[in-house]
Amino acid sequence: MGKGILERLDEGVIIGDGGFVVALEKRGYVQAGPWTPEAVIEHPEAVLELHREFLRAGSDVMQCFTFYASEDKLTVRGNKAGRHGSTNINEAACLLAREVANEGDALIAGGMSQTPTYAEGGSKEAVQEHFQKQADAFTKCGVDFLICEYFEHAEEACWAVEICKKTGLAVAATLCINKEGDVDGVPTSECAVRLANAGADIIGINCNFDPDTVLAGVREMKRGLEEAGLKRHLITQPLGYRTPDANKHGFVDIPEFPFAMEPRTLTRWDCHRYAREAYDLGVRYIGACCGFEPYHVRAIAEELVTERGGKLPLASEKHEMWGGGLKLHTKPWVRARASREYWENLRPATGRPECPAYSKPSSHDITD
Ligand SMILES: N[C@@H](CCSCCCCC(=O)O)C(=O)O
Ligand SMILES: [Zn+2]
Repeated sequence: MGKGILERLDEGVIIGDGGFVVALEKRGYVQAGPWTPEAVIEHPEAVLELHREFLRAGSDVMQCFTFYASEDKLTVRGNKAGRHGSTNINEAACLLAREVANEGDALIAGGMSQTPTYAEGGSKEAVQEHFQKQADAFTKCGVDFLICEYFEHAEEACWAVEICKKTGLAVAATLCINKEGDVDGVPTSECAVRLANAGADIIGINCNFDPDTVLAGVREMKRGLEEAGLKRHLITQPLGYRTPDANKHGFVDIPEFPFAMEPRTLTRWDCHRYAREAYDLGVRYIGACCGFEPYHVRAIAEELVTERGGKLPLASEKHEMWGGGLKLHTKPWVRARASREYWENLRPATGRPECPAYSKPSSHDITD
């Protein structure tokens, strides 16, 4: 039996994988809007390929593609994904993740997220019934640990953590909030304490915000945990887009979401900085979410190569550190760019002189 997630985190740094729904939507296997993971049944080869690309890029965890795979989410507003059944989707996702994890030394995590039942004011019992159904599938499939991710209400996340804790597996919990707090006004530092008290072993933030914003939020979580005398591992899985203009709902409120986010895409060099700042903050589960592609995750692995025992990921075979491969280019001025100094200090233009640097995010309050 290999080392579990908590043992690996005690010993060093874990690199997460990236955002599946956005990456597979771009490839034509996920519908933007519902963002449900029926591709695990309808296009398993596409899911396997993306898992493989993240494994090659250095991911130590294959998140089972079970995001938004609660029965209510799969059927809400006439979503046809429900015809496959929540259990079938969750179990199929676990098998695909395990197949690829076994091609390396990766762990697999069963994931669950916020539900329409909670958004519509459902009872704790009704909401936890959905979480239980997913947890049962993960237990049956023998996942290595569980991730409760993308919650904007700390209360619902705690309900998910409570269900997951009963499996006996390690539980990670990430809210999609910034340093201001959750959507009910619970301070971010307090959210972390509540998640810890609900049983979460690994606590942090995923999605909705860029690395700088996520790190500022996790800094608040770290402060809250320390003041409460609670020792927990920290996790960050930010967006692969820059969102300094986002307000409390993050990229969902930005007018460019979801089909014109490209100008905000992080460079691989932004990811070097993110990885280093996360590591220096004490984060040991350094992952990624929507907008992160495998080459971004490779940059995290390359930045932390020393901390990870000097081993580069397979995908670095064709990518010398800091663009060293450009030394083979035909043009001398391109060869001159084969350096850390050049890429670390470049301020890339967007090529869109008519476009603003910031948008005017909408500010709604309800999710239904
Ligand atoms: N682990 C998941 C995280 C997805 S976060 C998705 C945000 C969707 C926002 C929305 O509902 O519009 C993944 O890899 O896709
Ligand atoms: Zn995301």
